[in-house]
Amino acid sequence: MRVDVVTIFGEYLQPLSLSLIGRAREEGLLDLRVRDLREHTHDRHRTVDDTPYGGGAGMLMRPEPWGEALDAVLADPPGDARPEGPVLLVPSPAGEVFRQATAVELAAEPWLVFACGRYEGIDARVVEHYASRGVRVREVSLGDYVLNGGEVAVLVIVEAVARLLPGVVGNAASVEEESHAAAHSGLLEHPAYTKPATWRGLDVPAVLTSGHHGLVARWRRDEALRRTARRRPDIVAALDAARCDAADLRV
Ligand SMILES: NC(=O)c1ccno1
Repeated sequence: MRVDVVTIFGEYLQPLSLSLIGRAREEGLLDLRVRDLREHTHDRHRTVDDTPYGGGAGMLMRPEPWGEALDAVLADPPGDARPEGPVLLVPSPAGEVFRQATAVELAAEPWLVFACGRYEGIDARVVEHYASRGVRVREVSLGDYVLNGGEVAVLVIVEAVARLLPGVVGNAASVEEESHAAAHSGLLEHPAYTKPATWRGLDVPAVLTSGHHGLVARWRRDEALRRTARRRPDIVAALDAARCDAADLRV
């Protein structure tokens, strides 16, 4: 997978050189390229922002540098790029919420491009322009809160996506057993335990040391349902709704 990130703060992305993602880059599973937006400015101060039309607090990122920067990225596709080009992801608190299902969807793409806004964001015409050119543009949000820019969201999204690529996580099966995995209906993961069997007077649940795989599986499923119902009733409600829809289809 090729990932291009356009930003004015490339150093924010240094954590993507560490651990599993760093190793994936060394092994050629992930080709991450960080590009400096300021290289596409032409004034002495390398200006990337200006005041918003209509007034309002803060500054907006100007469209011209973004147009030059994204044109340069799009003119340099990877060999396995799809005919429709990359998915252009713009982190924004006003975007669609990024979920595990989004990560799974994006992990199937050969090429992702991130546009990292700063200040009060990017002139809206940048998204409008590339969408009108047929680029698959998606504004994505990590959640209902505001960051100072898109770079932190890129760290999260790249890690969530790249870890799903074959060969990145040592034990591929473990990805299937995690919270929000489709294989477990998107439930939260059950509690997990390792040695010692007793720690500060707390015992590992006896079923987990029983050697009875069927009982262990049942306990884990029950605990996942219990934890999900307690912490994320919205996930349970969505599952119930999906089952109702499916039942309606079977009538
Ligand atoms: N909530 C977010 O993902 C976000 C991105 C930029 N600012 O906030």
